[in-house]
Amino acid sequence: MGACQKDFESAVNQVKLLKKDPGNEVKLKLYALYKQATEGPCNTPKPGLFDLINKAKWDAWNALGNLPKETARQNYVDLVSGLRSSSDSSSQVKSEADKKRAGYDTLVITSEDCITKIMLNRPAKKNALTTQMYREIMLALEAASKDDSTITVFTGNGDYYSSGNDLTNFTDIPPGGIEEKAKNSAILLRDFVDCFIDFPKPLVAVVNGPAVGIAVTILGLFDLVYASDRATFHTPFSHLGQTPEGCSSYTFPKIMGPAKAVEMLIFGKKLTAGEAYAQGLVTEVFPDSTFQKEVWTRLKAYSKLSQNAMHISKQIIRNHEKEKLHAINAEESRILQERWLSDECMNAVMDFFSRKAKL
Ligand SMILES: CCCCC/C=C/C(=O)SCCNC(=O)CCNC(=O)[C@H](O)C(C)(C)COP(=O)(O)OP(=O)(O)OC[C@H]1O[C@@H](n2cnc3c(N)ncnc32)[C@H](O)[C@@H]1OP(=O)(O)O
Repeated sequence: MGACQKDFESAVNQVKLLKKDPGNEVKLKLYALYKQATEGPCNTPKPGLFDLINKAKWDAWNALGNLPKETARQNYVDLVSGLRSSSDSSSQVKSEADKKRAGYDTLVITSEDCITKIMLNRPAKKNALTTQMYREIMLALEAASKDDSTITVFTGNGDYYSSGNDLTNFTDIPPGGIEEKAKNSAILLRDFVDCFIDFPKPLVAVVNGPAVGIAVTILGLFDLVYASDRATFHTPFSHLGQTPEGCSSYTFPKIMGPAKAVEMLIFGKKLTAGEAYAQGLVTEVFPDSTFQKEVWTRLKAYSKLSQNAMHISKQIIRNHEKEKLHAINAEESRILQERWLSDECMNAVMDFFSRKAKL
């Protein structure tokens, strides 16, 4: 039997009470079904190419074609019911996670054996970094700098380490328009990278899989980079109409020499883990089959070394460059703010989403 109007209205109200954001894809489905159920087939004009959000909504609604209102209503009710049960079970999982570290939606943070582990936790999106995630990472670094761990480790959940900046960050345009968006993003980027420059304890990247964009550049500010032989390192900035960040315009030429840095940062050459090791970006590469075991055994041994000696040594090694790194970070962020407003950059982001739409 089809869903009655009462069931439908109740489902509409339940959506507002969901504990967990169901994600953009589901929200688009809900939007489309709601419009179909209440107004029938889409017959409004298609929004312009640059009006990304309204265009995505229109596409989702239009894709429902002539689906009858009653079926749309029923599908909406079924979708909400599925969301409610998964949200109930995920809150049980969450209470487990709460035992670890509460307050983070996009990261899993654990402290064990004097090691604080910050795990990027959006595996379905290849751990792409949303605005919320940048902010949570900054909070996590602040907390880790003060906790009683000796070493802080970054890693990714799933098959990727991280696919870099989440390109949907560019589609959420505030009332002040794209200029305001670019300005806010540049401030966020600068603050984010500053946290890595200033981080006082040994910082280790456990690169479990491919890394892209800012997830690669920032590695130049880490103290150890351990990589699985499945990992790759890719900075496709010119493909995206963008320019280097994370202080890589300085750290990469210093680490690997200008010629190799140019291949990566200007021409977007993707490195294997072995190549990244040969060029000094990676400390050591491990076979994927034994990666976790070998790396964590090593880190546990390191974490027992004298805490103060390690922290003071890091200061001696890093402090004399801090001022320079902050200035470079400010300059890279300023240049990117301009780049984000360029047609080249906007077209590249739209290309990414239109490629997706064809899949
Ligand atoms: C505010 C500070 C800004 C700092 C500036 C930072 C700059 C950068 O980091 S530049 C680099 C940006 N990253 C990219 O350009 C990568 C884009 N993604 C890809 O090219 C591919 O997704 C891939 C190569 C990383 C993986 O390809 P594949 O194995 O084919 O998997 P899918 O493409 O199907 O990905 C699964 C799922 O995840 C979504 N996704 C992955 N990466 C991103 C991303 N960076 N931004 C947004 N979404 C991403 C992808 O769209 C898929 O989503 P669904 O289709 O909804 O499943």
